Amino acid sequence: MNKFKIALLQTRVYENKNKNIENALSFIEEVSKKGADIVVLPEMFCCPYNTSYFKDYGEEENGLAYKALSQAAQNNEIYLVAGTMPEIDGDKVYNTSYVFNRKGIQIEKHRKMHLFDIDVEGGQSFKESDVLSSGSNITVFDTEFCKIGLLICYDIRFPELSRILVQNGAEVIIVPGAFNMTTGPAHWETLFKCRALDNQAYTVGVAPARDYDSGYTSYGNSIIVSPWGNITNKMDENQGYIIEEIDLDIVKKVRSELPLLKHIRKDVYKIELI
Ligand SMILES: O=C(O)CCC(=O)C(=O)O
Repeated sequence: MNKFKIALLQTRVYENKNKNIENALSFIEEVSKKGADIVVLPEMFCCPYNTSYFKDYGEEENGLAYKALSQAAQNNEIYLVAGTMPEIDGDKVYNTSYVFNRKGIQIEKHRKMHLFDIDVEGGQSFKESDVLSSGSNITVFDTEFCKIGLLICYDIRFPELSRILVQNGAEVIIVPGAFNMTTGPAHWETLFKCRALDNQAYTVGVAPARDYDSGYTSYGNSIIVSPWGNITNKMDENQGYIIEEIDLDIVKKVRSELPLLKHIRKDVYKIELI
């Protein structure tokens, strides 16, 4: 199967965790009825993006949100990249994305590797490391269509990581993210285009809807970029979804016509895992 449908759910984040879960479940049902094979939620879709909330909204693996999402994947027979949520593990909190298969079984989990500690003069400041710990696993999962790499938001800024995903077979890179009103307009689209072009892979970014009343305003603009670097679809700032076809023949065509992955001078340089 060379084609499949991916749904990007740009959900609004409310203060109420259960309301966020219910909202996600109803969108999942709707896009599944429309034929989506893989459904993606945004970063921190069930928790306001604020370090002071992460512990309270967090849960251990197999908690309340986890179970509801696993059940939704099973009921709707879809793959679910369950956005991210704060994961409690002992005294640590991670920003974690779970992946469920069509039977609702967890097939992967990615803990955000690069923590978003920034301070832009006159713009956005944030310090995830005040509360979060960073993950250390590089995440590629298998589907009946292709291998898919998984990053979380700030992870996309580190080109070596995307390249490793592709070296491990990924043809699509999925990124639940929540850029803000400083870095979103400046870098969001360009980063998804860059990583798509660098790696001749589809890149898919899924963000929460914009909410000016929240402490951290998400840029929205969920996006899909083809391996040729075209934006194949993009949202505005509002809550909603798009369903887009991913055509793996395009990955093969671009990689064969412009074979840059083959042209890497492995005899001169390489990316090494520590
Ligand atoms: O890289 C950026 O500009 C935004 C990153 C971010 O918001 C995050 O990692 O949560």
